[in-house]
Amino acid sequence: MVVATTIALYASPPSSVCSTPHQISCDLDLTSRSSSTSPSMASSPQKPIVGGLSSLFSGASVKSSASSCSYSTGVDEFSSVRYDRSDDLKDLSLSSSFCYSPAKFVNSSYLRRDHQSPISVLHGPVSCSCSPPMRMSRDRNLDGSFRLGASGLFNGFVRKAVGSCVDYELGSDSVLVDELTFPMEDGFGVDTRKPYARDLLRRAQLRHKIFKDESVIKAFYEAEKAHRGQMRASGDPYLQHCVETAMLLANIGASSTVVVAGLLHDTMDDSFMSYDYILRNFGAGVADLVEGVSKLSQLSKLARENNTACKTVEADRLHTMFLAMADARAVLIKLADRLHNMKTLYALSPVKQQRFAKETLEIFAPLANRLGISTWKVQLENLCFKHLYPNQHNEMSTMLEDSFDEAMITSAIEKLEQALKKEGISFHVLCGRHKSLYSIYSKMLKKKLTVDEIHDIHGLRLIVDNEGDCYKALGVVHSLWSEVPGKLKDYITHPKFNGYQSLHTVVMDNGTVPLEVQIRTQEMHLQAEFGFAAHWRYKEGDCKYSSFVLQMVEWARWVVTWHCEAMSKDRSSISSSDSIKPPCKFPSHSEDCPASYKPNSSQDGPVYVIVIENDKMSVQEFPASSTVSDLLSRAGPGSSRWSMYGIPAKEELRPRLNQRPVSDLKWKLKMGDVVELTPTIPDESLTEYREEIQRMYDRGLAFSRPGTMVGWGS
Ligand SMILES: Nc1nc2c(ncn2[C@@H]2O[C@H](COP(=O)(O)OP(=O)(O)OP(=O)(O)O)[C@@H](O)[C@H]2O)c(=O)[nH]1
Ligand SMILES: Nc1ncnc2c1ncn2[C@@H]1O[C@H](COP(=O)(O)OP(=O)(O)OP(=O)(O)O)[C@@H](O)[C@H]1O
Repeated sequence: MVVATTIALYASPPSSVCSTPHQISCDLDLTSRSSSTSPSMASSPQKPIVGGLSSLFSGASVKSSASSCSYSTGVDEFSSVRYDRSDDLKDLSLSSSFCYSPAKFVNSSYLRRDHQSPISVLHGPVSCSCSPPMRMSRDRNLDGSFRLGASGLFNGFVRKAVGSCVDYELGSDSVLVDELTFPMEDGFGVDTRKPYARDLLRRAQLRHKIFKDESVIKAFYEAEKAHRGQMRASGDPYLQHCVETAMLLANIGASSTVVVAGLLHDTMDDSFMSYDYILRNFGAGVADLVEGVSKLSQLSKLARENNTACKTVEADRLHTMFLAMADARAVLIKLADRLHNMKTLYALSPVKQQRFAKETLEIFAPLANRLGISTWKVQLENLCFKHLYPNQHNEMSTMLEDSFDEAMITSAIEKLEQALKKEGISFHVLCGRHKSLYSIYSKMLKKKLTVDEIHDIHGLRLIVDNEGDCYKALGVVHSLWSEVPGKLKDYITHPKFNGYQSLHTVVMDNGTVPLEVQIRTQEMHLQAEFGFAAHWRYKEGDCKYSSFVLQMVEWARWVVTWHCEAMSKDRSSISSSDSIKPPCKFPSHSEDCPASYKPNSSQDGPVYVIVIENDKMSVQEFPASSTVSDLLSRAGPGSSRWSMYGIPAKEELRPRLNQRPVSDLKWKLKMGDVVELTPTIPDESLTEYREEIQRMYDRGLAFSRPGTMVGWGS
């Protein structure tokens, strides 16, 4: 039997995006549970939580560790990027984005700065290690750090079928400087007088081999041309944002099509470049993606300006709509774009900072969660937390800075691995994480706990072959560390209502630091990640999702997963005895596949439409096959389209669909359509028009019935 360890490879921490490479981290999480062993689970809030923390903090926090801030910036590969590095460091140390991993250009620490490998798109410890079927080899670097075991459960099961669908090769994406061959003086027409462009490309190529792909280099040059002369609010050349966005995508292993679209993502909105131009030069795949991102950006702007997502129900519809209306990969690009914007938010006015942070917390962090990209979710949440609740953020940072102990996590992994080996218990994945700052904060508020009562700040997850091994491994865990009484939960014998199965225990490391250990089989893990007990649903709480939403999220995760390189890792090591296989061969699902939803092809799913009227935007749900006429007839007395005098005003309004007048009211509504109810009078804003109508009524009624204010009682 092969005993192996896979250490989760995480996406880079905040700072890595710009210059500092990734850090690889082991995402351990010790979940401290409520004392009850009842199956009711906590769920983290989706909405920002406001509240004082002081009362929640009690003196002693978990053991501090000198290594908690062992991240070091070192030479900044992107020194031209100006952003608050110290904040990033803080965020970094306080998030779960440390990964123990491979990395080739590293010093002797397992915390590396310059890891170039893409990270599993399936986030954190969970994702990273979710690759099943394969026997994982535990590899260490010469320096003693852990090497990416390559697989997570899902990873493996997808990899099996991914074949040549993924156009990016893992493991070879870090390249030596002298290998670089980028044609700066070729026919692409880049302005070689711009040394920053040359530097940007070189740095990107140093980090990811994908930036040496012909199509990616071509896209880089096109982006350079398109944004030449444009500057960001930070004073940086605009191109830098495009490259950072593309690098984030490369980090999670996106294919070259996605990276190319990432480089061009702003060209349609902010430059001369048209859809047709992109189509001609890069093909329909890229052009559609860029157009999809552009549409998402417009909707996001609308929602932000109208504060639409502050209502939970509308936020929910927006999440769903975003995933359903565009190719899920466009959402991925939009998320990368937003993550970089959040990292450079300091350059905007305080009002804008707040608006962006609020929208990010309401819309984009949940989207990252739904897509299973935990590393982005964590970074987005922590950045929002810092901007929206600076006092609480500082308080938490100060309190927890010394509490995150990655060294403790690695040594716990080693200890457990050795003990399992000794007992002859094979396993597929052994990984760990520490809980993010925002997740701890949310949990404290939600469950009214002090920081001392959070027992899952450090956590391990072990994935074994079968149920019997789960219990055997639990015995091993309890023989290594002392068990915290009342914290053992057997969700295998007593699954949760949603089907979630796992063994949970909390033990004390060195007698002082609580460590949560979760033990499950591969099948249980897939259920916990992708099934009804999926982590995103658990975190979103008690929402009642229609099967449409669930299938749609499944589909989006599926698409994103398949298009990310993580799955192509170590293809050669795929074992023929893989026990978990993808339901169908990518890219199509079979008829009866549970994940067979395809955006816009569903006949029975609802349609979410943006309706703008009276300067207000709402996200409304309509049954499939509804028409513009259905939308109009939904209005009735009480609707804003009726004047306060009870006179229907809607006849005066003419609907516009996606900025074009609607001539046929039987036109079917589609997911993500924007319907404006605009006045027919040209050259008048809606507000002015309404005021005019109002004045007209006021005058008319006042003349006819002097002294009487209709509609105002009496
Ligand atoms: N995917 C998934 N994970 C779950 C679910 N329920 C629990 N978990 C995981 O298990 C951890 C601990 O769950 P429990 O042992 O039930 O703990 P609790 O009593 O709800 O609360 P805490 O101890 O405060 O976390 C959570 O932090 C999750 O990581 C679920 O339904 N789905
Ligand atoms: N003990 C653990 N070991 C490894 N990974 C874990 C562990 N517990 C949770 N995770 C993973 O860590 C990521 C972040 O989870 P997070 O800490 O925000 O929430 P949670 O611990 O799962 O739930 P809650 O906050 O309700 O306790 C998720 O991908 C989750 O699956």
